[in-house]
Amino acid sequence: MRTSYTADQIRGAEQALMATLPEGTLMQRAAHGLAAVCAGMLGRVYGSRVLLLVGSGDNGGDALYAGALLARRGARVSAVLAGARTHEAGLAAFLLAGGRVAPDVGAADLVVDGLVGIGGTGALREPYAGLVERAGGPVVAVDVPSGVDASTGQVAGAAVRAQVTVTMGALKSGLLVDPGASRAGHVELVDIGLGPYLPDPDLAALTDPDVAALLPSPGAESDKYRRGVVGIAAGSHAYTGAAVLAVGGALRAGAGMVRYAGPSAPVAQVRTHWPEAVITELDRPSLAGVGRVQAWVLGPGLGTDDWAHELAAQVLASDVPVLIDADALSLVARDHSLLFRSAPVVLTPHAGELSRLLRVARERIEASRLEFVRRAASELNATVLLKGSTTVIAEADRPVRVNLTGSSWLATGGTGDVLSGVAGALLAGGLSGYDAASCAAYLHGLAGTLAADGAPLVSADVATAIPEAMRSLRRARG
Ligand SMILES: NC(=O)C1=CN([C@@H]2O[C@H](COP(=O)(O)OP(=O)(O)OC[C@H]3O[C@@H](n4cnc5c(N)ncnc54)[C@H](O)[C@@H]3O)[C@@H](O)[C@H]2O)[C@@H](O)CC1
Ligand SMILES: [K+]
Repeated sequence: MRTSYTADQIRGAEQALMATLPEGTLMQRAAHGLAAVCAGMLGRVYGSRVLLLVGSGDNGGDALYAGALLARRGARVSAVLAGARTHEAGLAAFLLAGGRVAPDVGAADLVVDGLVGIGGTGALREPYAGLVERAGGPVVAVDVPSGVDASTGQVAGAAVRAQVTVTMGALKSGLLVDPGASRAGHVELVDIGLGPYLPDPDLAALTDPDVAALLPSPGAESDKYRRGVVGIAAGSHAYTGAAVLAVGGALRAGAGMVRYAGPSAPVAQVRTHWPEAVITELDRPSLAGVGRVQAWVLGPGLGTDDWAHELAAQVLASDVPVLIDADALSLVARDHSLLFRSAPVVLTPHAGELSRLLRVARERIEASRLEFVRRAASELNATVLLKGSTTVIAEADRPVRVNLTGSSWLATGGTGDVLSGVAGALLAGGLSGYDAASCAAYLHGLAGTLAADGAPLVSADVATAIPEAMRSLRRARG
C-alpha cells in the first residue's frame, strides 16, 4: 500500500521529528537525497550546468544545499533567487561551495525547482510564474512541482512540469491526483525519518500485492454459487453493446455465474457473445423470474425512460449490493430516493455524471476531484468511484483510494461498461464496496495497459485481458 498525506499532516510530523534532532538535520537529509537524484539524472556531474530556481522558504533551502553538494562535485551551479528573501544558511553554503547567483534563467542540463513546496498557496505569483514559463531543460521538482497544491493536486495557474519530483519524508496527496500527478513525473521518495510521526494517511493507493491478496480465489469447497452470482440489469433496444461488455467484464473477472436480465435486442447479443450467461428476457420491467444473485450491476446502456426507472427501482429494492453506472446514475440523479436502501451501493460516475448527481459544474469537479468524490460519498451514503485521468474511490471514514494503474488508451467507448462488470463480480465474490471498486479499477487499468501495449484498444480487449492482469498480479506476489 502506498500512502500520502496533506501538507498540514506532513508539517505536523516534521515538527514532531525536528524536536528530537539538532537543527538543520532534516534539511541536510533532504538535500543529500535531492542531490543524489540530480546526479543520477545528470549522469556526469563534473562540468554539467545546473540551474536552481530558489524561492523564499525552506523549499529553496533544500535546493541551495543540494546545489552546494553538486557544486562540490564539479557542477557549474547557478541560482536565481526569486523570493523577497532567501534561506540564509543555504545560500552561504551554496556560495562557499562555488555556486553563483544568476540574474535570470539560462541554458541548463538540469533545472532544480525549489520555488515553493508544502508552503505554497494558490496560483504562483510573479516573478515565480514567469520563471517557470521561461526555464528550459529537464526539471527536477523539490518536494512538489511549484504551482501544484501539495494537498489536493490542484493547479491554479502556471505550474512546473517535472521529469522527476523528489519528495521528502512521505508522499504528498497532490502528487497522486491529477492535474498535479501529471505535473510530477516520476516521484522519488527521500526517507528523512518521518515514518513514526505520520498520522493516518489522507490517501492510499493499492499495489500489486495488495490487490492479489484481496482478490477472491476459488478453493476446494467452491462452486458457482459460492464464488458469487452477479445480476446484470443493462442494455436496451437502442444500446445492446453495453450489456455485452458488462457481462463480459463480470465473467472475465471470475464471477461464479452471471445472470443477465434485459429486453429482447440486448438478450440476442448477450446470448451470441456469452453462452456462459444465464439469461432472462424481460418483456416488462420485472425481476420476478430472474433468480437469486449476490450483487447487481445496474445501468450500462439501460436508457432513462419509465421502463428503465421501474427496473432500477426493483434492483435497488433488493437486499444485495448494487453497483450503479451510466444511465442508472442519471436515473438516480433525477430521483435520489432510489438510493434509500440499507445494502451497499457503489456508484461509478465520471465527472459529468457526478456533476448531475451533486448538481455542481463539471469543471469544478475536474479541478477538485478529491473534494467532490468525498462529498459524494458522504452526501449519497455510498462508495463512489470517480473515473477519469486519476480514478479515485471514496467511502465515508476511509482514506480515499487513488488508482495508479491505467493507460490513456482506455479513454474509449465501452471501457466503463467492462469496469462495472468487473466490480460487480468482485462484489458478488464477497468484497466490500470499497475493496471491490478499488480492485476493479486496478485490474481494469492493468488490463488496459496489457491490451493496449502502446496501440489502440477496443473495450472488449480490456475484458479479454482481465485474466492476464490477474495472472500478472499473482506472479508478482509469488
Ligand atoms: N521543515 C523542515 O524541516 C523541512 C522542510 N523541507 C522543505 O521545506 C519546504 C517547506 O518550506 P516552507 O514551509 O518554508 O514553505 P515553502 O518553501 O514551500 O514556501 C513558502 C514560501 O513561499 C511563498 N509562497 C507561497 N505560495 C506562493 C505562491 N503561490 N507564489 C509565490 N510565493 C508563494 C510564501 O510566501 C513563503 O515565503 C518543504 O516543501 C520541503 O521542501 C525539507 O527540507 C524537509 C525538512
Ligand atoms: K518545488
